[in-house]
This record gives sequence, C-alpha cells and structure tokens, in this order.
Amino acid sequence: MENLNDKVALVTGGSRGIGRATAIALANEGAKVVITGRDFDALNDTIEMLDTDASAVVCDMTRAEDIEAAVAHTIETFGQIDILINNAGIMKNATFLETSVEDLRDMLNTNVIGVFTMMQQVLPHMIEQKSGDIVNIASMSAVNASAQTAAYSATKFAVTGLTEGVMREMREHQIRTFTINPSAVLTDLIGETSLDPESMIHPEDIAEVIVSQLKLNRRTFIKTNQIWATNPVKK
Ligand SMILES: NC(=O)C1=CN([C@@H]2O[C@H](COP(=O)(O)OP(=O)(O)OC[C@H]3O[C@@H](n4cnc5c(N)ncnc54)[C@H](O)[C@@H]3O)[C@@H](O)[C@H]2O)C=CC1
Ligand SMILES: CC(=O)C(C)=O
Repeated sequence: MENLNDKVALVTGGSRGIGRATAIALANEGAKVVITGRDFDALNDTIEMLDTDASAVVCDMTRAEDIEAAVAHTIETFGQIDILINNAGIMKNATFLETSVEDLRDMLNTNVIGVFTMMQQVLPHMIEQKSGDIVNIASMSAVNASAQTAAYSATKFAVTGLTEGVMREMREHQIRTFTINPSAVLTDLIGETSLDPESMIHPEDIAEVIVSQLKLNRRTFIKTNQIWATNPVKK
C-alpha cells in the first residue's frame, strides 16, 4: 500500500464540497496540500481545517495564466507535485433547447479546458519526477446522460476521453491518470434536491474513495469507477 505522508497534492476547487473534503482527507494522511479556487477568504476557511503544511492560491480555472501561476506556486512552496486532483467544475441545468451556447462555453472552459491546461502544466514536473497521480473528477453524467444536463454531460464525457488518452501516454512515465465518477453528491453544485440528505453520497465519501485509490500499490490503479448512493430515498 502507498503511503501519502509528505506527498504534495494540488487540489482545484478546494474551497468547498468534494474539493474541500478531499483536501482534508489528504491532509489527514500527512500529505502537503495546495488548494486553488477563486475566493481567497473561502480558501482560507479550508486551510484552517487542514492539519498539515498547506497553502492556498487564487486560480480561476478558465484563465491559463492563473493555472500556470498556481502550478509555479506549488513547486516554489513544496518543490514537487505528486498528486493533482482536478476537481473544480460547474453545472448549469437546462433542457437542451433552453441551453445557451454561453452556458455550454462556460462549462467547457472550466470542466474541460481547465482540466486540459492544468494537466499540461503539471505533467512535465511529474514526468521529470518519474512518478505522479492525476485524479480527474468526471461524473456519472460522463457515463449516462440525462434530460436537462445534456451540455454538462458533454463536458464530462470529454473529461473521460481526455483522461483516457493522457493515461495511455503517461503510464510509461509511472504516472497514474484516472477518473472518478460520482453520482449525486450533497454539495452546493446540485443545490436543492428532493432526496433525503442522509441517503445521498457525502463529499467525505468521495474523498475516502480518492484516498483509497491513491494508496493502491503504484504498480496498479483503477482506471475509472462509478460511485453510487446505496439507497437514495425521497425526503
Ligand atoms: N455534486 C455532485 O453531485 C457531483 C459533482 N461532480 C463533480 O465534482 C466536482 C466538484 O463539485 P462539487 O464539490 O459538487 O461542487 P461545488 O460547487 O461544491 O464545488 C465546486 C468547486 O469548484 C470551484 N470552481 C468552480 N468554477 C471554478 C473556476 N472557474 N475556477 C476555480 N474554481 C472553480 C468552486 O469555487 C468550488 O470550490 C465538479 O467537477 C463536479 O462536476 C461529479 C459528480 C457529482
Ligand atoms: C452533478 C452530477 O455530476 C451528477 C449528479 O452526476
């Protein structure tokens, strides 16, 4: 089993939800953590929850220069990047005919181009280290499309393709690249739901899956998964 103690993790969208829970779980394993997001105060709230060496950097995933600066900050602060959690993402729900091309562009810019740019910035460091892990948070919407989320699904299907292609190129460098596919998780992203919150997946559950996959012996990895709630029931 891998030990995450002293590994350096960069977690995007670390101010709340799955990103915050993952940053906390990695810190609990002894990893050093850099979190990114757009709101410095919200990032600092997360930093105060981390019992480890940690740093926050403002980084809008739609801005390539922010991503470049966040990666440079991580290298300057901790000297390496062992784990990248590409978590930041947005969802805009609408029927297909009511989806504007601007909403599609916003989701593509954050969910796909942000992930693409972040991997392009981080991978040269991992290749030089001859080791690294990249976890891209896709979604069950990357497996099954639903009514009212066609455009969001398209961005998450794109994350799957991007991740698999990168994985095939990077395995020879001892870099594991994989997707996580959660179904509905109790976070701000899905907002009000008709489900009983206790019966839903919680962000901490996703964080636990991520940590357990990162702790697999480096000779193996789970290429993708599907994380379901056991028995989601209505309120
Ligand atoms: N909540 C759910 O049911 C599911 C969520 N996901 C995915 O998990 C990831 C995290 O989502 P949640 O924690 O649920 O959402 P959330 O809304 O609670 O958190 C999203 C995080 O991403 C950040 N973010 C959004 N746009 C950004 C940008 N342009 N630049 C920098 N940071 C940005 C937000 O500030 C926030 O910190 C997303 O990629 C989402 O698509 C996947 C499956 C299910
Ligand atoms: C929000 C999302 O990605 C779901 C419910 O799969």
